[in-house]
Amino acid sequence: MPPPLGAAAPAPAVTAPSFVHLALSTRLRVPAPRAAAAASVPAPHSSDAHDALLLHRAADVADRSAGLTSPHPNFGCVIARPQRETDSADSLVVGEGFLYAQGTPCAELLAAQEAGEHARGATAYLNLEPGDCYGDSTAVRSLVQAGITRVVVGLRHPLKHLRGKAIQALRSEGIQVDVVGEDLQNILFEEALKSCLTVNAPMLYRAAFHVPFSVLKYAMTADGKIAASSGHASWISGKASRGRVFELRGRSDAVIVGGNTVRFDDPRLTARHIEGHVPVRIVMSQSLNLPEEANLWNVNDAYTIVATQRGARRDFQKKLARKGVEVVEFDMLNPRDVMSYCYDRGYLSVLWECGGTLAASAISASVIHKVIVFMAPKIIGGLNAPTPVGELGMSQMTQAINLIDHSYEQIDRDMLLSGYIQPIPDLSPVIPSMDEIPSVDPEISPYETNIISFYKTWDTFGAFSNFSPHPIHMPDENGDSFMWPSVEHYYQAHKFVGVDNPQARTIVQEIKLAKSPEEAARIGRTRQKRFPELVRTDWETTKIDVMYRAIKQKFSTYPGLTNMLLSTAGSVLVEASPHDLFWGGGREGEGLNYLGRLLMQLRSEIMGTFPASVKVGEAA
Ligand SMILES: Nc1c(N[C@@H]2O[C@H](COP(=O)(O)O)[C@@H](O)[C@H]2O)[nH]c(=O)[nH]c1=O
Repeated sequence: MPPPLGAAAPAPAVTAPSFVHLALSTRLRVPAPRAAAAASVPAPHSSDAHDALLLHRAADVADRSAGLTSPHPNFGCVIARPQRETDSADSLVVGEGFLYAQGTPCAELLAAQEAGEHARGATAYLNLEPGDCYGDSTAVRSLVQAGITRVVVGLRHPLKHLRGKAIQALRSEGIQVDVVGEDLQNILFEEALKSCLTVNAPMLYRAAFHVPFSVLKYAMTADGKIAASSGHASWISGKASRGRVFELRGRSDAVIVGGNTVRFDDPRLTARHIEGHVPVRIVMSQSLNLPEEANLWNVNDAYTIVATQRGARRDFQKKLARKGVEVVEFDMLNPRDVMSYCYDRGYLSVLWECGGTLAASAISASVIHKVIVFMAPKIIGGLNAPTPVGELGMSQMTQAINLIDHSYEQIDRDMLLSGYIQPIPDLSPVIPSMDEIPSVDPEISPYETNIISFYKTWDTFGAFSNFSPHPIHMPDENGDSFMWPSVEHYYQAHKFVGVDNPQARTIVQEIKLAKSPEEAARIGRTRQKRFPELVRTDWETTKIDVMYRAIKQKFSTYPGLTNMLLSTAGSVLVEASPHDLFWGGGREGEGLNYLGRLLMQLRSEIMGTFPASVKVGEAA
């Protein structure tokens, strides 16, 4: 159960960056605006009950995209007619929608389209404040044009640069906006609020603690073992439980295991579903004492990263790199630094499927937020059989970590226990922005930087990402034109455009129809890997021009983006791309950052300070 409305979440054990502590300490000082004493809370009345039920439904609708595409803020919108006393809330729903993925139509637009004329005078229920940004306002505009007269919002947007903007825009259009905990305060909304928090827990944790939302998952026998003493472990949990694990992986940006798991299980760690999001697989191994051959080294299944100690087995590192495995060295390999690295790469949620030693280390480093246990009705025994969590240094049972908001669910013969080690941070009170901090705590001086890095499309400058939802109208090779859903669609397809081969043309069509930039990227990358002969022979020399053509069209189509680009004048733009160091800058700056360069060239051209003729790279 998240902390009671308005109460400050207990200061997280995680050593979050100071300004987050500040936020929490600020919250501790600020009288809890929402923890109104029960006595003064108005008695619930039927419309509250309807509102709460429909808001809960919006959170459920938001969850429908999970696993289909890369984890992103989950938005759900339910439009319902004002109910009469007699009607049931559900019977009045006239439209629903959820955000499938970054770069696809927003939930509010989809719900308004489904509701049509019935939306006039109706109420829209949103689990999360609309995420309109980069200068366009599709979500707000859709609700206004549909004739919505009231909006109920579960959570204000947790990201500082978005919080409150859409609510203000709706209210300025004369729409009544009721926010849970502010305008709607009664016990009925507690459950609905919890579902709004849960469906976006990853983003809330990431925004609050600057590490991805981490879930520790393990399967154990009734006598608490995760394998026989021989290390043999398949299978402890049943087929249905393992199906839930594949779903969990589909919701995660990355799955992490330790060296032991690789040596003993040789896992694949894939989500096993045909469509949908494929998480990156991360192996943490100090010694790099890993097998030459392993399922994880087959990067056609999924991307693999090996995190190791600086200098470990350099010859083996090279062998892995030749297989396409990315090796990242850390000065001191530990869960917190690896999570901070994953944060920098834009990861929202991470699933730890590691053994007991690494699990204990991650819990001690306070990077685990939630625990999911599959317990099977089996006894395996074994004095040395491995257990789920190694040494935590606790000698008294009273020191045990009590899971918060724990729940049980039976899955065939197994029992699923899940619970939080740290409550979901309810970020409604404002996290001080960088410019507010000095007035709140003069000790903290916002870092001076002129590097603007971007990765996920909902970050402040996320609109610079090729995944941002900005369709571009481009002429194609035979003079016709086509509306590409995103720059990424256009770029990936052009690996195969112009190749005189029916299979290449099919791939171009597949990418044109991909439902999200992430899917377009996955199709483009996997086809390029599997059928290199279908890629145009001059791709390596023309890809920069292809990209430049696309981003020029994008920025000239959307003036809000050009203004945003010009606002960065003087700053270096870096794309913190996790997958390739050609377009991205990489964590240590080892990447070529061509996307950042092209954006800076475009900015200069627009500002008239850069002759359009000079090619990227020559001027650098
Ligand atoms: N044995 C066991 C689990 N083992 C975990 O799953 C990994 C194997 O993943 P994959 O190769 O993709 O099937 C293995 O390395 C370990 O992390 N998980 C479970 O849910 N239930 C089980 O009974």
